Amino acid sequence: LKDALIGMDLVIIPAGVPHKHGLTKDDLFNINVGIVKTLCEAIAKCCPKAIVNVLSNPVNSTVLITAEVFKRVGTYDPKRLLGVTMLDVVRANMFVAEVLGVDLRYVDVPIIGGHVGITILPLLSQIKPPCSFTLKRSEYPSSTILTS
Ligand SMILES: NC(=O)C1=CN([C@@H]2O[C@H](COP(=O)(O)OP(=O)(O)OC[C@H]3O[C@@H](n4cnc5c(N)ncnc54)[C@H](O)[C@@H]3O)[C@@H](O)[C@H]2O)C=CC1
Ligand SMILES: O=C([O-])CC(=O)C(=O)O
Repeated sequence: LKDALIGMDLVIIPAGVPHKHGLTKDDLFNINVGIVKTLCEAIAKCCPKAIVNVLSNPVNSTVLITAEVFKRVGTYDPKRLLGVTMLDVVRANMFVAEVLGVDLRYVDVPIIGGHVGITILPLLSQIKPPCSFTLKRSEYPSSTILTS
């Protein structure tokens, strides 16, 4: 690990277990947080100035934990830490484009919250282009965004 990190300007962390392994949300969280924490402790020692890009899920939590690891050792720089959160947005854009029957490229669905089940909050009222759903029509994008 040390050899892989020394001298690096950018570290991308995709290590971890994905959702599909029949694990509970807690399992996913505990395993991935442990992996990311170990990697970040090594980054803090070997390449403390590197930009760190975290993919491991749930990314909204793993990025915060990474920040805490760096704060503890005094290398935290918010400008050098980021996570990839576009996945839920890309999926939501696709589902909504399907329901509206419009070109995916012109749809933007803001998502806030987390990355697991009901913690994912698609802001259907803020969609671009502006649109309105009946309750029934909103069921498909909402439930599909949460479970996909
Ligand atoms: N933020 C995003 O947009 C995305 C995030 N992910 C997340 O990325 C993670 C990996 O997903 P996949 O690539 O589909 O899984 P995968 O099982 O195909 O790959 C995981 C990799 O992590 C490695 N790994 C496991 N434990 C490790 C450790 N302790 N130290 C170093 N490497 C280790 C494995 O050897 C494997 O190469 C998951 O948490 C998944 O949810 C996946 C896709 C998109
Ligand atoms: O876990 C994975 O394979 C990637 C991911 O985050 C998702 O599909 O929601």
